Amino acid sequence: MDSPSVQKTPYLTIYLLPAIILALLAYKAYTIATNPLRHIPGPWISLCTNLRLKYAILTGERVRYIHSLHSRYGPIVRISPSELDLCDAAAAKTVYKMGSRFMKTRFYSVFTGSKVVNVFSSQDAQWHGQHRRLTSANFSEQSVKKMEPFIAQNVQLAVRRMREEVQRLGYVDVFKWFMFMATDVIGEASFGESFRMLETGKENQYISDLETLASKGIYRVELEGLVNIVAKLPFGPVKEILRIAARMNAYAEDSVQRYWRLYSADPENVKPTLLTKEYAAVEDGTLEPLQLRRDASGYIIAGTDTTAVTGTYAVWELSKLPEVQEALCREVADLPEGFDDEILRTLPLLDRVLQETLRLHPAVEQGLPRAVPDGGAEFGGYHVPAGQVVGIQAYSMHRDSTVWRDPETFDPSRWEESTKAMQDNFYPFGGGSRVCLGMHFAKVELRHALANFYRTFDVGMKPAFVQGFTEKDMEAVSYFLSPPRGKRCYVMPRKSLS
Ligand code: HEM
Repeated sequence: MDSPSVQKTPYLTIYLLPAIILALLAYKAYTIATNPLRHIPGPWISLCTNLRLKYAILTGERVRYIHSLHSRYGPIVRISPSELDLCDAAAAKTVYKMGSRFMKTRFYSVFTGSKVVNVFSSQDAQWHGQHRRLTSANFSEQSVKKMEPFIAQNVQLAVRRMREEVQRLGYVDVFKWFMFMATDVIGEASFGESFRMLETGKENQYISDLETLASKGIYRVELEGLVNIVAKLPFGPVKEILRIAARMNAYAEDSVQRYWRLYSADPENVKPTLLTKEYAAVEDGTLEPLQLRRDASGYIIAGTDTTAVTGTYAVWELSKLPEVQEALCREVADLPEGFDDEILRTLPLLDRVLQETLRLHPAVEQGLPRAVPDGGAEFGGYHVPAGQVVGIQAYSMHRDSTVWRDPETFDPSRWEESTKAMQDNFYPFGGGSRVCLGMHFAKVELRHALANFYRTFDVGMKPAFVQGFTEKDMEAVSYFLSPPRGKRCYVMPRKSLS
């Protein structure tokens, strides 16, 4: 005769397990049938699960996947059971306008991986408003003007190093040198001292640590549960990340202390930085020193790859358009010695090249996620309840063929007549109260970079398909930021240099 415990197992497998599975299926069917986004166009899978979207995100294909959904379903598309992507100027205005009630989501704090919020990650409108007032004074045109001399010096050093590389190898990796340039500039602008990567030609420990941390951001967001479990283990990758974070804090602390001594000794004549006003706020006790360090690290993350990626794609696109490149070389050749940004910003072709690069290759291609506020919102006749997430990806807005003729073509001449529709569909720097703080700073740096580059390489550049480098290396991958897949960009002079 069977013992009672032996009888229990078939009972479990025959009745209980199927009952649990049925209950789970019924619950899933119920959530699908009552999902408030069920009437919105989108693939059926996006109603059942976010796994398809997650897969696209983890493989760097998020923006291209969503763009394909827009082509199929139209401007308003459901991308997961609780998230929409919108490709529509009116919707973009509603979400990203000044005073918008659509707040940043938890994505930002998980992505940055710190419990201490900064101006980029804050989800609290009041805190953000106050802190942004303090920080934005450092980014005004007047403040950036004071930093222009060291921006120009770093740019000139970068271009000299590129010329040396061309003389040595016959080609140059512009992505590498623009990365070093942007990092040195932002180091000096944040800590009062360059990271000296242009001088040494190598990444320093702080930057390689920062890149390791930043590259994990999207995994923290998409695999949060798993990451939290692994973090509890006494060994493994998360422990290494904690060691990196401790090393970076110590570095930031040293750099801040160094600047502090100079600031305290002579506050009126100390070198201006993007944090000068914050040092004053720490001095008078209205800001925690930790907050200042977090902002400094935030600027380095926000201001390095973004600027380098934009400069790289400008050179890459021009390397395939000899006539436009020649015209730009002529435009910058006539600049007076010691030119500054006041002159650079009057150069029409330089401006159009920059605009067109920001259109076709925005450094942040993906949607900037925001939570729908209390009371919900209407988009294209659909009601979207509070708490759902919406985003508008620059990649798709910048390729809308009803606004941009021949949108996949790099064509600076389209900016000769900039229409209202073009302005309304242009979001390379986000918008409203969360618009990029460093927009003006980045443009000054990029104008100097391109002017110096084409004054030095005045014979023009062409792609250099060497060392296995191909067009594929230049396809963007999107992990919030969108650098070229190969993390390299080789170009070479069209003729020998004079
Ligand atoms: C071409 C270069 C750049 C591009 C394309 C770019 C793009 C962006 C975008 C799209 C956002 C909005 C993010 C969001 O709403 O989720 C943003 C925000 C921000 N950017 Fe930039 N950025 C660039 C350069 C810089 C530089 C050089 C700095 C600092 C020196 C900087 C600092 C910031 C900060 C602090 C924010 C957060 C602002 C806030 O939430 O109030 N950026 N940037």
